[in-house]
Parts: sequence; C-alpha cells; structure tokens
Amino acid sequence: MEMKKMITGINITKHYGSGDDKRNVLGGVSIEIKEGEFVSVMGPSGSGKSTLMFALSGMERIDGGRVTFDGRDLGTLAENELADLRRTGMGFVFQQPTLMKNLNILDNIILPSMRDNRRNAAGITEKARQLMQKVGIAELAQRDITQASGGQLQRAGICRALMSSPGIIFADEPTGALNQAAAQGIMNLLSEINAEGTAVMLVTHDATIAARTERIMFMCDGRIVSEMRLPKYSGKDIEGRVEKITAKMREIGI
Ligand SMILES: Nc1ncnc2c1ncn2[C@@H]1O[C@H](COP(=O)(O)OP(=O)(O)OP(=O)(O)O)[C@@H](O)[C@H]1O
Repeated sequence: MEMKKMITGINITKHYGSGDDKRNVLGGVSIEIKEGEFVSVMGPSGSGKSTLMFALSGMERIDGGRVTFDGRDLGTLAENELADLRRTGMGFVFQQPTLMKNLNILDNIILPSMRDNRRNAAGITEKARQLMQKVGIAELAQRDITQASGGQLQRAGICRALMSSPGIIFADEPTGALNQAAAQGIMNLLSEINAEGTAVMLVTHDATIAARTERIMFMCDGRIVSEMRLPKYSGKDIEGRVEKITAKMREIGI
C-alpha cells in the first residue's frame, strides 16, 4: 500500500540573527515523511537537526521554501491555526518533559487536553489512564513528579504527547537524559507506538538509538547530506545496524 505523504518540506531555509551575527542554519532542506514512518535525524552539534524539527512542526517560521502537513501549507496559517494543528495532529517529546511541580503525574498528562475540552473530563481521564497502563506507569497516577525516575517522567511525557492521538510524534533527544536501560525502554515504547501507526521522527546523537529506526537522515551544516534505510527492527542484531550507521558517518565525514 502506498503511504500518504504527511509532511513535506521543500527547499527550507532558515537563519537566526542578523548582520555580523547572522547564522544560516538550514540551507535548503527537502524532506518527506510519510504516514507511519519511523525516522531519525543525526548529525554534529549545531548542524540544524532541532531547527529542522521545529520548522517541520511549525514551531519556527521558515525564511524560504515550504512545509506542508497533510496538504496544508504551514506558511499560510496564522499562529492560532498553527497551534491548533500542533495540538491536534502532532505530539512532542523532548529530552526532559516539562511537567508542573505542583500537579501529580496524571494531572500533568491531562492538563493540555483539559484546557481544550473540559466538558470531556471523564473521557480524557480514562484515556490518560489507558495510556499510563500501556507505558507501564499506571500506579504512578497520584505521585508527585519529584517521586518518579527520569524514565518514568519521560513515559509520562509520552502519554501527554499521545493524548490527542497525533499522526506524528516529534522527539528531540528523547533518551538524552536517561541511562542505557531506561533509554532502551523508551525506544521500545516509541517502536510500539510506531507499530500501531503513529509516525515518529526523532533527533539523536546516539547511533544505538538511530539504529532502532527505519530511515536515518544525516545532517551537516544545515543540509541533509545523506540518507539510509534499514529494515524494520526485529529485536536482533542491533550491533550490525549500529555498524552500518557509523560506517556511513565515517564515509560522509560527520
Ligand atoms: N533561537 C535561536 N537563536 C539563535 N540561534 C539559534 C537558535 N536556535 C538555534 N540556533 C543556532 O542554530 C544552529 C543550529 O541549532 P540546532 O539546535 O538546530 O542544531 P542541532 O543540530 O540540533 O544541535 P544539537 O545537536 O547541539 O542540539 C546552532 O548554531 C545554534 O546555536
């Protein structure tokens, strides 16, 4: 079955600053992410990975080129329309989830959805409980966020990102603050979410993390300089996949 194009970026350019401070961060990036894909972006620090993610999700306006999400040109949308699109169509996971200290874990997960649709409080709470069950933190619902581990908080962040049943999860270094075991747990979870049909785009420095995905884009100096595909990960031979990625990085000199 031909998958739908979900996000298309054509010749995206973006700079920060001006005058002597001007920094060209994206120098003409074209990229397509299809429904249900599992992709990662690798590249040196400062190569523009996060900026690309922000451009594709409409968190940052671009200078040139075009980004479309499900056929809608993000450049034509007003800020509130962009915010609606992000809230309903996209989920975001960062290195550390931004959770509120004065709310328990369940309330943190449901907060954005409650803001949108307070009348459906019961349905929202039920969905959050199901997601917490799925990611293995059901028993932490009433806990303070100071009483949970980094891996557990990241799971809560993922629940929050999934509340709107988004078409895509954008994850910027989702395992960057976790130990190996917790990181692998989060990758297992993201793989599971992807297998259920949600596209996942992640930014990572770590080849063992990228090796779990099926398409890896390599960035350097604001451009995608290479791309590689791997078969769906079956749980076997992660070393072979990592070696393919590191060999490619050596080949392109990043
Ligand atoms: N809001 C901003 N204002 C000014 N410069 C910025 C801003 N955001 C990013 N930059 C600069 O743009 C360049 C690319 O940043 P970006 O975060 O996209 O890179 P990255 O590849 O994700 O890096 P890292 O792996 O270190 O997170 C960097 O030189 C950074 O300093």
